[in-house]
Amino acid sequence: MSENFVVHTRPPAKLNLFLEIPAKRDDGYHEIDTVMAAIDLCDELQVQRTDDPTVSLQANWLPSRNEIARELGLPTTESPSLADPEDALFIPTDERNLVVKALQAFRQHFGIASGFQARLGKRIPAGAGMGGASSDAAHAISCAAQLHQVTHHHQELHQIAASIGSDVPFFLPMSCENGQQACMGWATGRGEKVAPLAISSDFDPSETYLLIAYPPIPLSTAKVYSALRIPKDPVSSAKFRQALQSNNREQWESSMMNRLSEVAEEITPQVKDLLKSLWKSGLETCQLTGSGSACFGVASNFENASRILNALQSDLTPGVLLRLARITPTAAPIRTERS
Ligand SMILES: C[C@@](CO)(OP(=O)(O)O)[C@H](O)COP(=O)(O)OP(=O)(O)OC[C@H]1O[C@@H](n2ccc(N)nc2=O)[C@H](O)[C@@H]1O
Ligand SMILES: Nc1ncnc2c1ncn2[C@@H]1O[C@H](COP(=O)(O)OP(=O)(O)O)[C@@H](O)[C@H]1O
Repeated sequence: MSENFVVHTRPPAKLNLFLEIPAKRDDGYHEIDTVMAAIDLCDELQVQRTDDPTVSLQANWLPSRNEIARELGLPTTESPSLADPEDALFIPTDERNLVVKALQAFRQHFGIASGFQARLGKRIPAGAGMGGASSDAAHAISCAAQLHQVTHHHQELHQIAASIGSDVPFFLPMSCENGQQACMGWATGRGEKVAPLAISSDFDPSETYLLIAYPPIPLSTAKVYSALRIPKDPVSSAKFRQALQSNNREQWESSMMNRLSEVAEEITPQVKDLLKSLWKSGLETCQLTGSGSACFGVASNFENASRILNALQSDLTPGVLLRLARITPTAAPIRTERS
């Protein structure tokens, strides 16, 4: 595809509905057993080819940095610069950004001389355990594959994704047996071995409402893992997956867990307080996602979810970002336009 095309996509966030850490590996990573669901809280990503053999990125918060800062109770600024590491809403635009890393890895892998120009609109909080950077990276790889017509090189694209981060492959396209795009995946290994989760045909993922709460305390994944004590008797995700597959809502909700929660709550007591507020609000099941600091709860239906959202908004905002979300496919469609 020529330089005249620009591709657009909307990388979704993820929530870990189940997360167990059965072992620490010799390479410094941990073996994980997790079920993740993609949700319709999405970033916006645009990628195009350039003759200039470099990768450049522009990034901003949506609807704006100051609007997010106001919700989070952070100072607003007259001339926001997201490239300032001192800014609480800092987004790197150099090779620390996984979009840049992924596009560079793609060029290197396929021996491509031309470059890429990318624009990123962020809605997914960073350092939240919601996989925003990983999803952006996976979608950047899919956009590059579309522009260079190598979307059928599944294994190679997976390999590039896994080299960027353990959570990245989850956000590449993956089909269930019925041919539909998967919304949930079972990830093992260090997280890079992903299988689409076949769920009961009675289970309508879009009817599950999830309320997300993010306190502005980014938590480092490495720091949380390093403070973890490996459980003596790890819990398998089998019962949880089985409950999803048979659409036994009571059972899957009661089998949800996150092994990293205790450590994250020790590192940041605000997470513990936030989880208490979520449980008190009437949500059915509440827990941390990934290594935090975002937490979420499951609501029984849209009316309950909206009522609880309103009540939490008046109790916790400003100070906590609250969003209502539904489950969506792990890989967003890619739209191509002439530039
Ligand atoms: C905890 C989880 C759960 O989904 O999500 P997040 O909280 O990051 O969203 C993941 O395991 C995070 O995956 P990801 O964020 O891609 O981590 P990576 O970049 O691969 O690794 C960052 C660091 O985390 C630690 N790490 C990561 C994955 C893993 N299975 N074991 C680890 O010990 C390592 O110290 C590693 O250097
Ligand atoms: N595309 C990106 N969007 C946001 N943050 C990014 C991105 N690429 C790299 N980062 C950096 O990675 C850190 C973790 O981001 P993220 O993946 O969103 O969190 P988590 O691993 O908790 O899900 C951020 O604090 C930020 O400095």
